[in-house]
Amino acid sequence: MSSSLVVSAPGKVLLAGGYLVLDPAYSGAVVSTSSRFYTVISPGNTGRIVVRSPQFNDATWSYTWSISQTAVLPSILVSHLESLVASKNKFVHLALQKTLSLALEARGPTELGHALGTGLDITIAGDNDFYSQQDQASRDLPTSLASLAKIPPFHPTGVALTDVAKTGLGSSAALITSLVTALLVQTGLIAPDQLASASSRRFAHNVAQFVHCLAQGKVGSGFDVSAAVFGSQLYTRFNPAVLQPLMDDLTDSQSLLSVLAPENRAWDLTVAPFKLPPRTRLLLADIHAGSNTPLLVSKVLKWRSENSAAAHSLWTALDQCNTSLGQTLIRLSELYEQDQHAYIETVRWVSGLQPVQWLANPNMQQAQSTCLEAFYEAHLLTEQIRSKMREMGKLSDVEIEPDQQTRLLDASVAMAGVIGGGVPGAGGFDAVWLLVCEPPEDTPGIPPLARIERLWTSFPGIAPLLAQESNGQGVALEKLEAVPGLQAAIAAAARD
Ligand SMILES: Nc1ncnc2c1ncn2[C@@H]1O[C@H](COP(=O)(O)OP(=O)(O)OP(=O)(O)O)[C@@H](O)[C@H]1O
Ligand SMILES: C[C@@](O)(CCOP(=O)(O)O)CC(=O)O
Repeated sequence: MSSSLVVSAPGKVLLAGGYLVLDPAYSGAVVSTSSRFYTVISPGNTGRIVVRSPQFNDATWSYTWSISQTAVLPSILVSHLESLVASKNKFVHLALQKTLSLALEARGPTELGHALGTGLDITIAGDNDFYSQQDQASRDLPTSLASLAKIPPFHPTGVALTDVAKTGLGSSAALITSLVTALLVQTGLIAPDQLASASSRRFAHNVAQFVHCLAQGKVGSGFDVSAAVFGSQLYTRFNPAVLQPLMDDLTDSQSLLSVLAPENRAWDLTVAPFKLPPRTRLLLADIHAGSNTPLLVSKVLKWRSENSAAAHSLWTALDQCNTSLGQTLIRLSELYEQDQHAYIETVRWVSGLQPVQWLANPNMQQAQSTCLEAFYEAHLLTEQIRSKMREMGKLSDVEIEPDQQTRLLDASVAMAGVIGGGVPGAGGFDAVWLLVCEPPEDTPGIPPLARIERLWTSFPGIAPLLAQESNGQGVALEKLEAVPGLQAAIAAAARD
């Protein structure tokens, strides 16, 4: 058994609700992914906090800390030790500074001193899917799910963090959530066996959300941190006023605990249950590019403020489709619970036909046709959402669904067994999503997943990602030995 503490947090795909989720009047349907970020904390002996990110070149950051007791309240200063190679990492530095300040406030200098001991060695590792693997995969393997699975876990990208091609799964939110939560456990603010409790999760959420907003320099919608903490959900944002005093506090004079404590009801986000229906699979297509989300958001919001009437009616219509899609997907899970046989037979039927043919079976029994209608409804809604997102892109002069993605999605959603798809979140050049039926193995014909993989080989620069919906419920404590490749990644980091 190792003495390392390991905390993981998932990435996200915002299926519906991009842009609208910035406004608390609307909500978004977000799926958390099986691709996760892992933070591993081990005791160190250098008197420093050393953070390593072994997938990147020159990615070791060293910090010292000093606790001052001269002021009315004790304070801690975490300082980055300049190095010739590594640039600063604002996200990591703020996670350390703010979480340790909170621990000092809540537990006092003696307890914090024990938790930091003679230093900490921290390793950060993200699943390969957070970064485009096309350069790796194309070396000697075709870009297929099987070839991706052969790339070792936490594979070095061969580049610096600033130069990597991201896929849009929310690396910074997953990283901050796993790092902040690991530090909360290390400092005794969350008991390891309590991490699954509602109160601990709210605490982890509030701290991670604060650090992420501070690192980004603004209070965003926060759906990505919420998904990293709570898992798949229907998300309605919190009022940014809760964080404003801390965001504006340049002298660190505010109490962190009073704002970030789980009891603070000013955190008014809504996290409603949501998951993908049984026997369906989320499939992502890496475009090998990545979006500049802040630029897309600023242009869309400018259009919204200058065209408020048109924007209001488009957003109202989009919201109706987004909400209905969330409800229809939830209803499919309910239909499965009510009659598994009818549901699975419907999945078999749908898997062999293009969506336009799904309803063409007059002899279907009632339970099956109810399932079928729900699948078809989900298909129509995803297409309506795409069309409205394209319209918003045209009106605001933003490439929300660029032509290249339109061609890929049109071809993909016309295939047998594909329920629907779209550009996630802000759209642009992040990995696009599809929802594909997974019939039982004895179903005749080519499974929808294999069909899509074959289709995508005719689209240059497009490759699948391994990510599926996460089985776990958001942020989680892990056993080092149980995460394939993680021990090797730490050993590699220590050798550098
Ligand atoms: N593996 C990592 N190790 C250390 N720091 C990381 C790592 N991944 C991300 N970061 C931090 O997060 C910052 C990237 O944040 P940014 O907001 O650009 O990503 P993002 O928008 O969440 O990415 P994505 O495209 O995955 O959604 C980096 O500058 C770095 O500070
Ligand atoms: C456009 C926006 O609503 C979604 C951005 O989502 P993504 O990071 O592109 O998945 C912005 C936000 O919610 O922070």
